[in-house]
Amino acid sequence: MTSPFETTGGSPEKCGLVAVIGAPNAGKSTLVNTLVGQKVAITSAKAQTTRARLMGIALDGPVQIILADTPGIFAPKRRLDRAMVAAAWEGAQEADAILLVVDPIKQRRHELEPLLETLKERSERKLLVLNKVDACAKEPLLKLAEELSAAVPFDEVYFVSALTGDGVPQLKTHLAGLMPEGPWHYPEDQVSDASERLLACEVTREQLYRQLHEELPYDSAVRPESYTLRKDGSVEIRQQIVVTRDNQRAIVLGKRGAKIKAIGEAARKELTEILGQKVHLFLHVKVEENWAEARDIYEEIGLDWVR
Ligand SMILES: Nc1nc2c(ncn2[C@@H]2O[C@H](COP(=O)(O)OP(=O)(O)OP(=O)(O)O)[C@@H](O)[C@H]2O)c(=O)[nH]1
Repeated sequence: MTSPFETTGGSPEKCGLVAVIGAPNAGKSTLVNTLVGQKVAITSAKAQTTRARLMGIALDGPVQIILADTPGIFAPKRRLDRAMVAAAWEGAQEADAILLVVDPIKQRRHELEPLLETLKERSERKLLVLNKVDACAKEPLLKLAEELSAAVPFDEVYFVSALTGDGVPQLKTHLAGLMPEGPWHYPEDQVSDASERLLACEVTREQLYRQLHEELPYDSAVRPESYTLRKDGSVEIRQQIVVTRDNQRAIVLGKRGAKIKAIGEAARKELTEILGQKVHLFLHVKVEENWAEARDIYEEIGLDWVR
């Protein structure tokens, strides 16, 4: 892989993997986006929205930091949930550092406890990131940092706001310093290893959440159908929105198709911006009763099949 730093004779290239873990809604996706400096994983006010394991790649001079932006970890009940947890820990298997992201305002100890327990056993460098400092008073923050540090021997503690970017450059510099010497794994212009197809589905799914709020069933999904470049340089994207019941299909379509039109329009606009090219987006709603049990969908969204 070539990069500008191979030929300059300056600092040697470095490259490493950072696993980002934390309870749902802690702000992991937002932090990855801020570290990378571009939108690579969806954020939403709704918990447990990150299904596929998207990776962000942050660059800091000659250093490439590969971020495994893992799905929220929570007590898994269903097969789909267990697959998400397995994917999350897989991301932390051979990391050069593990970031535990904590929301100090809504931190729920029962969600944190299992993570703290597992972290104690891990040999990697562990960084505690207390996020959302823009919305939290200093005293309780410091108290929480003390408490968590007593539970796990963290190598560093960072206070950041992934949203405003406060403290993130310092965290990034520190992470860069932890990365081992070695060639870059990705070309410079590739900020995410998630295929554009998958990223495009994430964008649509985010709009579904935004526009349908509580009406949208948790077990709906967006599947890629096709992704083709047209001769004029624009891209044609076809996707399927899978729901489990007929009445859910009606909700997604809206009156005379008004809802799906609005969802498609907003997703198309965002995709145009992210991809930097003209986008034609076609959405179809499909009812598939037992989709969550269907193995092929797991594979499509990048999860291993877990029994
Ligand atoms: N005030 C404030 N809100 C934040 C900050 N970082 C993230 N949020 C908000 O917290 C919510 C959850 O953020 P996400 O980045 O989606 O959280 P996540 O940990 O990736 O969530 P899952 O995908 O469920 O695991 C969103 O509404 C974010 O806008 C922050 O620094 N300050």
